[in-house]
Amino acid sequence: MTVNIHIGSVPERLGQAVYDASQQAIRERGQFSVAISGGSLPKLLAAGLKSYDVDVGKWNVFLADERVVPLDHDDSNYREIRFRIPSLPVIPIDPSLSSDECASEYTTKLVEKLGESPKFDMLLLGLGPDGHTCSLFPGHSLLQEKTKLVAPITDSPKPPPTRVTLTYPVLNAARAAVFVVTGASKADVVLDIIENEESTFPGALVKLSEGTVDWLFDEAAASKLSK
Ligand SMILES: O=C(O)[C@H](O)[C@@H](O)[C@H](O)[C@H](O)COP(=O)(O)O
Repeated sequence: MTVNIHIGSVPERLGQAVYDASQQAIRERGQFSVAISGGSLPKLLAAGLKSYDVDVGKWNVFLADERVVPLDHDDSNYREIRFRIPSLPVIPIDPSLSSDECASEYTTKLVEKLGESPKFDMLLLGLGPDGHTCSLFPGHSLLQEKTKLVAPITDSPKPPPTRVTLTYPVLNAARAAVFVVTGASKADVVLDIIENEESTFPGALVKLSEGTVDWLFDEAAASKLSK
Protein backbone atom coordinates (compact mmCIF):
# COMPACT_ATOMS: atom_id res chain seq x y z
CA MET A 1 0.00 0.00 0.00
CA THR A 2 1.28 3.44 -0.92
CA VAL A 3 0.42 6.36 1.38
CA ASN A 4 0.56 9.98 0.20
CA ILE A 5 0.07 13.06 2.34
CA HIS A 6 -1.07 16.39 0.94
CA ILE A 7 -1.50 19.52 3.01
CA GLY A 8 -3.65 22.40 1.75
CA SER A 9 -5.91 22.95 -1.30
CA VAL A 10 -8.26 20.19 -0.15
CA PRO A 11 -11.19 20.65 -2.59
CA GLU A 12 -8.86 21.10 -5.57
CA ARG A 13 -6.84 17.97 -4.80
CA LEU A 14 -10.01 16.01 -4.10
CA GLY A 15 -11.62 17.05 -7.38
CA GLN A 16 -8.47 16.19 -9.32
CA ALA A 17 -8.10 12.78 -7.61
CA VAL A 18 -11.70 11.81 -8.28
CA TYR A 19 -11.64 13.08 -11.85
CA ASP A 20 -8.39 11.24 -12.67
CA ALA A 21 -9.55 7.99 -11.04
CA SER A 22 -12.91 8.13 -12.80
CA GLN A 23 -11.32 8.70 -16.20
CA GLN A 24 -8.87 5.85 -15.68
CA ALA A 25 -11.52 3.41 -14.38
CA ILE A 26 -13.90 4.16 -17.24
CA ARG A 27 -11.10 3.80 -19.78
CA GLU A 28 -9.92 0.49 -18.31
CA ARG A 29 -13.12 -1.10 -17.02
CA GLY A 30 -15.99 0.89 -18.52
CA GLN A 31 -17.29 2.18 -15.19
CA PHE A 32 -16.22 4.00 -12.04
CA SER A 33 -17.27 2.64 -8.66
CA VAL A 34 -16.97 4.99 -5.72
CA ALA A 35 -18.14 5.01 -2.10
CA ILE A 36 -18.77 8.38 -0.47
CA SER A 37 -18.97 9.37 3.21
CA GLY A 38 -21.05 12.12 4.79
CA GLY A 39 -19.91 14.97 7.02
CA SER A 40 -18.19 17.80 5.17
CA LEU A 41 -17.05 15.57 2.31
CA PRO A 42 -19.99 16.08 -0.11
CA LYS A 43 -19.58 19.86 0.08
CA LEU A 44 -15.81 19.68 -0.51
CA LEU A 45 -16.35 17.19 -3.33
CA ALA A 46 -18.89 19.47 -5.00
CA ALA A 47 -16.42 22.36 -4.80
CA GLY A 48 -13.59 20.20 -6.15
CA LEU A 49 -15.53 18.74 -9.07
CA LYS A 50 -16.87 22.12 -10.20
CA SER A 51 -14.00 22.60 -12.62
CA TYR A 52 -14.43 19.21 -14.32
CA ASP A 53 -16.86 17.93 -16.88
CA VAL A 54 -17.58 14.51 -15.37
CA ASP A 55 -19.73 11.92 -17.09
CA VAL A 56 -21.49 10.39 -14.08
CA GLY A 57 -23.54 8.10 -16.34
CA LYS A 58 -20.85 5.45 -15.91
CA TRP A 59 -20.45 5.91 -12.14
CA ASN A 60 -21.66 3.44 -9.49
CA VAL A 61 -22.03 5.61 -6.41
CA PHE A 62 -22.53 3.93 -3.03
CA LEU A 63 -22.73 5.38 0.44
CA ALA A 64 -19.68 4.47 2.53
CA ASP A 65 -22.02 4.67 5.50
CA GLU A 66 -25.51 5.93 6.08
CA ARG A 67 -27.81 6.83 8.91
CA VAL A 68 -31.04 4.81 8.84
CA VAL A 69 -33.35 7.81 8.51
CA PRO A 70 -35.77 8.85 5.74
CA LEU A 71 -34.02 9.92 2.56
CA ASP A 72 -35.26 13.49 2.97
CA HIS A 73 -34.13 13.74 6.61
CA ASP A 74 -31.49 16.30 7.61
CA ASP A 75 -29.23 13.45 8.85
CA SER A 76 -29.36 11.53 5.56
CA ASN A 77 -25.99 11.29 3.79
CA TYR A 78 -27.90 10.45 0.59
CA ARG A 79 -29.78 13.71 0.88
CA GLU A 80 -26.61 15.71 1.54
CA ILE A 81 -24.71 14.22 -1.41
CA ARG A 82 -27.65 14.75 -3.77
CA PHE A 83 -28.10 18.29 -2.46
CA ARG A 84 -24.45 19.13 -3.14
CA ILE A 85 -24.13 17.26 -6.45
CA PRO A 86 -27.63 16.64 -7.84
CA SER A 87 -26.36 14.73 -10.89
CA LEU A 88 -24.65 11.99 -8.85
CA PRO A 89 -26.53 8.68 -9.20
CA VAL A 90 -26.18 7.73 -5.52
CA ILE A 91 -27.69 4.36 -4.64
CA PRO A 92 -29.77 4.90 -1.48
CA ILE A 93 -30.51 2.57 1.42
CA ASP A 94 -34.10 1.54 2.14
CA PRO A 95 -34.73 3.36 5.44
CA SER A 96 -38.13 1.69 5.94
CA LEU A 97 -36.31 -1.50 6.95
CA SER A 98 -34.81 -2.52 10.28
CA SER A 99 -31.06 -1.90 10.50
CA ASP A 100 -30.32 -5.62 9.91
CA GLU A 101 -32.58 -5.78 6.86
CA CYS A 102 -31.32 -2.43 5.62
CA ALA A 103 -27.71 -3.67 5.69
CA SER A 104 -28.74 -6.89 3.88
CA GLU A 105 -30.66 -4.97 1.26
CA TYR A 106 -27.74 -2.62 0.66
CA THR A 107 -25.43 -5.63 0.43
CA THR A 108 -27.67 -7.02 -2.31
CA LYS A 109 -27.45 -3.74 -4.22
CA LEU A 110 -23.67 -3.73 -3.82
CA VAL A 111 -23.27 -7.33 -4.98
CA GLU A 112 -25.56 -6.73 -7.97
CA LYS A 113 -23.30 -3.94 -9.20
CA LEU A 114 -19.84 -5.04 -8.04
CA GLY A 115 -20.08 -8.79 -7.44
CA GLU A 116 -19.58 -10.98 -4.38
CA SER A 117 -16.17 -9.46 -3.62
CA PRO A 118 -16.68 -5.75 -4.32
CA LYS A 119 -13.62 -3.77 -5.34
CA PHE A 120 -14.28 -0.04 -5.34
CA ASP A 121 -12.16 2.10 -7.61
CA MET A 122 -12.12 4.77 -4.95
CA LEU A 123 -13.30 5.37 -1.39
CA LEU A 124 -13.90 8.95 -0.28
CA LEU A 125 -13.67 8.93 3.48
CA GLY A 126 -13.92 11.36 6.37
CA LEU A 127 -12.28 11.14 9.77
CA GLY A 128 -13.91 12.12 13.05
CA PRO A 129 -12.01 13.75 15.93
CA ASP A 130 -12.31 10.36 17.69
CA GLY A 131 -10.61 8.64 14.73
CA HIS A 132 -13.77 7.04 13.31
CA THR A 133 -14.28 6.58 9.62
CA CYS A 134 -17.48 5.42 7.92
CA SER A 135 -19.53 4.25 10.95
CA LEU A 136 -16.56 2.31 12.33
CA PHE A 137 -15.97 3.73 15.81
CA PRO A 138 -13.02 3.20 18.18
CA GLY A 139 -13.34 0.05 20.28
CA HIS A 140 -16.55 -1.09 18.56
CA SER A 141 -17.00 -4.78 17.75
CA LEU A 142 -17.68 -3.87 14.10
CA LEU A 143 -13.95 -3.25 13.70
CA GLN A 144 -13.58 -7.06 13.80
CA GLU A 145 -16.30 -7.77 11.22
CA LYS A 146 -14.86 -10.19 8.67
CA THR A 147 -17.89 -11.60 6.86
CA LYS A 148 -20.53 -8.94 6.22
CA LEU A 149 -19.89 -6.48 3.40
CA VAL A 150 -22.35 -3.96 4.82
CA ALA A 151 -23.04 -4.12 8.56
CA PRO A 152 -25.75 -2.60 10.74
CA ILE A 153 -24.92 -0.61 13.85
CA THR A 154 -27.54 0.40 16.43
CA ASP A 155 -25.29 1.89 19.11
CA SER A 156 -23.29 4.49 17.23
CA PRO A 157 -21.64 6.75 19.81
CA LYS A 158 -22.26 9.63 17.44
CA PRO A 159 -25.97 10.23 16.82
CA PRO A 160 -28.07 9.06 15.13
CA PRO A 161 -27.38 5.61 16.66
CA THR A 162 -28.82 3.45 13.88
CA ARG A 163 -26.70 3.22 10.77
CA VAL A 164 -25.25 0.91 8.14
CA THR A 165 -21.61 0.93 7.11
CA LEU A 166 -19.17 -0.68 4.73
CA THR A 167 -16.82 -3.00 6.61
CA TYR A 168 -13.03 -3.45 6.44
CA PRO A 169 -13.16 -6.44 4.05
CA VAL A 170 -14.78 -4.11 1.47
CA LEU A 171 -12.77 -1.00 2.36
CA ASN A 172 -9.42 -2.77 2.22
CA ALA A 173 -10.16 -4.40 -1.13
CA ALA A 174 -10.51 -0.98 -2.81
CA ARG A 175 -8.08 0.26 -5.45
CA ALA A 176 -7.71 3.66 -3.80
CA ALA A 177 -8.88 5.63 -0.79
CA VAL A 178 -8.87 9.36 -0.24
CA PHE A 179 -9.30 10.69 3.29
CA VAL A 180 -10.50 14.25 3.53
CA VAL A 181 -9.63 15.72 6.92
CA THR A 182 -10.12 19.34 7.91
CA GLY A 183 -10.11 21.23 11.19
CA ALA A 184 -7.96 21.50 14.31
CA SER A 185 -10.18 19.06 16.24
CA LYS A 186 -8.61 16.24 14.18
CA ALA A 187 -4.95 17.25 14.73
CA ASP A 188 -4.23 14.78 17.58
CA VAL A 189 -5.78 11.82 15.88
CA VAL A 190 -4.07 12.72 12.59
CA LEU A 191 -0.71 12.78 14.40
CA ASP A 192 -1.30 9.31 15.80
CA ILE A 193 -2.56 7.79 12.55
CA ILE A 194 0.25 9.21 10.42
CA GLU A 195 3.20 8.94 12.78
CA ASN A 196 2.39 5.85 14.86
CA GLU A 197 2.67 2.69 12.79
CA GLU A 198 0.76 0.83 15.50
CA SER A 199 -2.17 3.25 15.52
CA THR A 200 -5.45 1.50 16.19
CA PHE A 201 -7.82 4.33 15.33
CA PRO A 202 -10.43 3.14 12.80
CA GLY A 203 -9.02 5.46 10.13
CA ALA A 204 -5.60 3.83 10.54
CA LEU A 205 -7.09 0.39 9.92
CA VAL A 206 -7.92 1.31 6.34
CA LYS A 207 -4.95 -0.58 4.92
CA LEU A 208 -5.60 -1.41 1.31
CA SER A 209 -4.34 -4.80 0.20
CA GLU A 210 -3.22 -3.11 -3.01
CA GLY A 211 -3.50 0.51 -3.97
CA THR A 212 -2.99 3.97 -2.64
CA VAL A 213 -4.27 5.90 0.35
CA ASP A 214 -4.17 9.68 -0.05
CA TRP A 215 -4.62 11.84 3.01
CA LEU A 216 -5.81 15.36 2.20
CA PHE A 217 -5.35 17.66 5.18
CA ASP A 218 -5.92 21.33 5.65
CA GLU A 219 -3.29 23.22 7.63
CA ALA A 220 -5.24 22.92 10.89
CA ALA A 221 -5.68 19.14 10.70
CA ALA A 222 -1.98 18.71 9.84
CA SER A 223 -0.75 21.19 12.45
CA LYS A 224 0.71 18.59 14.84
CA LEU A 225 2.56 16.53 12.23
CA SER A 226 6.32 16.65 12.73
CA LYS A 227 7.28 16.51 9.07
O1 LIG B 1 -21.88 9.73 9.86
C1 LIG B 1 -21.39 10.67 10.47
O2 LIG B 1 -21.62 10.91 11.65
C2 LIG B 1 -20.48 11.60 9.72
O3 LIG B 1 -20.69 11.43 8.37
C3 LIG B 1 -19.06 11.34 10.09
O4 LIG B 1 -18.66 10.01 9.95
C4 LIG B 1 -18.12 12.27 9.37
O5 LIG B 1 -17.82 11.79 8.10
C5 LIG B 1 -16.84 12.45 10.13
O6 LIG B 1 -17.14 12.75 11.46
C6 LIG B 1 -16.00 13.54 9.54
O7 LIG B 1 -16.82 14.66 9.43
P1 LIG B 1 -16.30 16.07 8.95
O8 LIG B 1 -15.57 15.85 7.71
O9 LIG B 1 -17.55 16.87 8.77
O10 LIG B 1 -15.46 16.56 10.04
